[in-house]
Amino acid sequence: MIETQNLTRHFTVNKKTVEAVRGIDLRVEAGEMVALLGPNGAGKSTTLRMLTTLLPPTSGTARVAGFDVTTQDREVRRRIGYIGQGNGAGHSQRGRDELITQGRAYGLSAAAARERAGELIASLGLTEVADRIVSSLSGGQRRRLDIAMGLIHAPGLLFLDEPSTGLDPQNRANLQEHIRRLRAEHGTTIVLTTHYLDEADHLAERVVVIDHGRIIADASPERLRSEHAGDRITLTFDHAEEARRVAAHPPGLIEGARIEHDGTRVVIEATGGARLVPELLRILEKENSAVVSVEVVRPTLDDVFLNLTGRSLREDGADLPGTTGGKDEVA
Ligand SMILES: Nc1ncnc2c1ncn2[C@@H]1O[C@H](COP(=O)(O)OP(=O)(O)OP(=O)(O)O)[C@@H](O)[C@H]1O
Repeated sequence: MIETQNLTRHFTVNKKTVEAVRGIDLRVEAGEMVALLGPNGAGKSTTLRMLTTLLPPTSGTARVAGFDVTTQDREVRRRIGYIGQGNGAGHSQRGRDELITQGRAYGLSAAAARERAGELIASLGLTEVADRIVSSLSGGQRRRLDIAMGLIHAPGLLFLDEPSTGLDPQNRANLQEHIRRLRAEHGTTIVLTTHYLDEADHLAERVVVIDHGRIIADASPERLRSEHAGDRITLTFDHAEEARRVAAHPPGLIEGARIEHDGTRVVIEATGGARLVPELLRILEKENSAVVSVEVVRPTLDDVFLNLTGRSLREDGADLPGTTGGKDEVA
């Protein structure tokens, strides 16, 4: 569905070259749901804009839906949907009419366009405002209308640039549900950019981590976690002496793991560590080291990013799961 080779884009700003995208090789098969994850300025939007023909590459090639983005841009555009970061909807029409017009422009019958517009309005929480003039909508409402515009013709390949930014948690959940349904019902191939860790984790089956214009990892969230970050196992003992002994002479099973000891607790960080816990407890029991409690924390994609780059995605302004208040729409 998508195949890029050494895709590169430079910008010149004040006579200096900004290497926004530095040789991306990406292959996306039909039906995949892929998230491009990276901090602000990593090159995600620039990549998406090249794939959607909005920006010519400086060098390298990209084929999208079977056509070259540079020489066959019209063919590409006919086959894709794109929801960018800006507002696409016109301002002097009513939201519902905008949607219907857009649907008709993509070849839907009037009845089908009306029905589809109604469906999207309901599922994106726009029922109460759909018949108002677009310019009177709040930023978040307009964002949801933009998303509906991009979805109206149920394209086979859909690109979404930071789709959740500006949405409150409820509408973000609705949007994610909508994206999942599109995929389940129509087999839509979906490529989205995000800097929300939870979005990449819960929505995408494949996460392409981008940093400084390059792909630095590309796998399922589960595999990224197991390859690039360890599970954190905290064992609590009755006595500090036991914890010290276990930390000093850990069972062979956890050899190579990072082990720290603090009071009555031993913290072990090990790849695939959760699976070791039952055997670990059996060994410790045999050694008469009584474990009082066990806690296992799976790594997040932020831990993965941290291990890959030495930096946290959160430092770059990404939101923590559940702490999305800062960017949400104010009703
Ligand atoms: N039109 C442009 N002119 C000059 N520089 C640009 C332009 N567009 C992007 N850049 C620069 O290219 C780099 C990559 O930007 P891009 O928008 O692709 O990042 P991003 O990963 O999408 O970030 P964000 O999450 O903030 O949208 C940044 O340094 C940005 O400042």
